[in-house]
Amino acid sequence: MAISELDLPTGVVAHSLADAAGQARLMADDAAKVLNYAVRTHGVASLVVSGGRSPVPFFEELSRRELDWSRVQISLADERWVPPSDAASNEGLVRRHLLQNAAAVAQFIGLYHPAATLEEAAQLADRRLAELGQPIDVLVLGMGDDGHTASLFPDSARLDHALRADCPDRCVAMCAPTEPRERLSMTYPLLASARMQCLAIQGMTKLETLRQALNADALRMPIRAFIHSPLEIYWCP
Ligand SMILES: O=C(O)[C@H](O)[C@@H](O)[C@H](O)[C@H](O)COP(=O)(O)O
Repeated sequence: MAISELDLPTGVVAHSLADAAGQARLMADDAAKVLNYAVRTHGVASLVVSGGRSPVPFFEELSRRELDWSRVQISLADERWVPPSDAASNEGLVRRHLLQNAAAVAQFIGLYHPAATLEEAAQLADRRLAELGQPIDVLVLGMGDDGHTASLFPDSARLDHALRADCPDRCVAMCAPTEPRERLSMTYPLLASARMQCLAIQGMTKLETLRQALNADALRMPIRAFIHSPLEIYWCP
């Protein structure tokens, strides 16, 4: 199956790349263009990225693009509720691979906050996100094989709240089915307001997950909530 065979909604654009390096290069080019335009027209730009394993080549490529990074705010679509020094931390991943080279001077707005409870940490993150330029200029989502995106997992408690178009929260506490279970996730209104919305996926398994998501309910496959214009999907084998 090829991504071009999927019956995607109008306004959803699919890019098929030869490999992860090609996917990273094209995404970095496209994201840098939008960030540069935002800086030149609004004086600031906001970039929200996802964690996991596959974004690293993209982070490395984007970190080398020349633009006024001192005007760019970078945040996370979701975070594991672990300190940045923890190997599972998305903040640690971004600090190692994206906040380097030209992008080293970008402003980072993390979701992780030490707190007595996950709920309290989510409230602190929600408050901190008031500083993030909105609408987000560039959003990059990933997707799990189960159709989760950010830390919006199928059938999870409060998923319906987080996916509400009028959800009053920017960030909520979520529980993942795999360790680290305690998560913080941006909610649908904040994520879906982005001017440029990207989904980066790799491999045939995720292509099949995407195909299934087209006919699924968002509560069963949360990525479905984001498959609408103006989504740009970047896929490689
Ligand atoms: O914190 C996380 O793990 C991510 O935000 C998560 O939503 C990720 O994007 C998907 O799980 C895909 O991860 P991979 O790209 O590593 O497959």
